[in-house]
Amino acid sequence: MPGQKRWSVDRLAGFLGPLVQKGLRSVILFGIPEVNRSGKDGRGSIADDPQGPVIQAIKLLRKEFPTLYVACDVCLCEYTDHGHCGVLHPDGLINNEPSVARLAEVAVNYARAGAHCVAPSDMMDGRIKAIKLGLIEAGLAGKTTLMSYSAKFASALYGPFRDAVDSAPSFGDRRCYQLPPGARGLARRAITRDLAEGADMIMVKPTMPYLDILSEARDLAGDVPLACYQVSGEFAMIHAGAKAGVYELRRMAEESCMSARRAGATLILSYFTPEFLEWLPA
Ligand SMILES: NCc1[nH]cc(CCC(=O)O)c1CC(=O)O
Ligand SMILES: [Zn+2]
Ligand SMILES: [Zn+2]
Repeated sequence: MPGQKRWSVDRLAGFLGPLVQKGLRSVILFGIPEVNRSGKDGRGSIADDPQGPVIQAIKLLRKEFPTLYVACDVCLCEYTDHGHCGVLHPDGLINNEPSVARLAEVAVNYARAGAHCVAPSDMMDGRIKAIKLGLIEAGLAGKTTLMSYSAKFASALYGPFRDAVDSAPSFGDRRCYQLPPGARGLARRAITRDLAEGADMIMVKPTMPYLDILSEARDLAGDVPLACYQVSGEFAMIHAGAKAGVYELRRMAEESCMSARRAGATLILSYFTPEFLEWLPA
């Protein structure tokens, strides 16, 4: 991940300050707990630790940068000892009910700490409804955006991210809960379901190999904003191609994001954001 770093909470403002000066308006947080696997457990208890990196970072950013929109990825895989995105049955299969309950708890705690947006990336069935109800009960549904990673595919392109956050599953893989790359119908159903469950924004992930899905999502979503995530492997690939002399980095980065806009994305999550703040006229 060329140029990418993990930031501790005490250095976050120093990193983001210059970017906010250049026009950065929103961020999404991913937590990496400061413990080895022994601090992790079966239900990801440390995901919403009040002293943990996510809750601490939300509070700091809200205070330091009053105009910055703060979104949080919501998942358990960075915090569970088994590295899966939900709570498991003894035989290793996902146990949906406690998974969804736990994810909702985490999302509500991020919202309570001040997150403007909570974005579940786990892909458990029914979590959008559970989070929405949790936000309503906490009196936060009116001020917290619920952005669903709706069409998230079991892609080969997440490798650099999993290395960076140490969240690779200790056994098995994520194909039981992420969508098979060929599953157009399942993607449509997941998007329709998440909209019905109360998603305020939906997402397609990864981006470049899934522009057809993005375009279909545009139609399914109607007036709901549509995000896409240019993931770690896409970023690494674009950099590798530039390094190999295939194209100029800036042109390819711009072309990749332009194509996502053309396909219908309202919003793009990209590791190129600091570069774009340099490249694009204010
Ligand atoms: N559920 C965790 C999560 N949230 C975002 C990414 C991928 C991000 C990237 O590759 O940039 C992943 C990894 C995964 O599903 O294995
Ligand atoms: Zn996960
Ligand atoms: Zn399964």
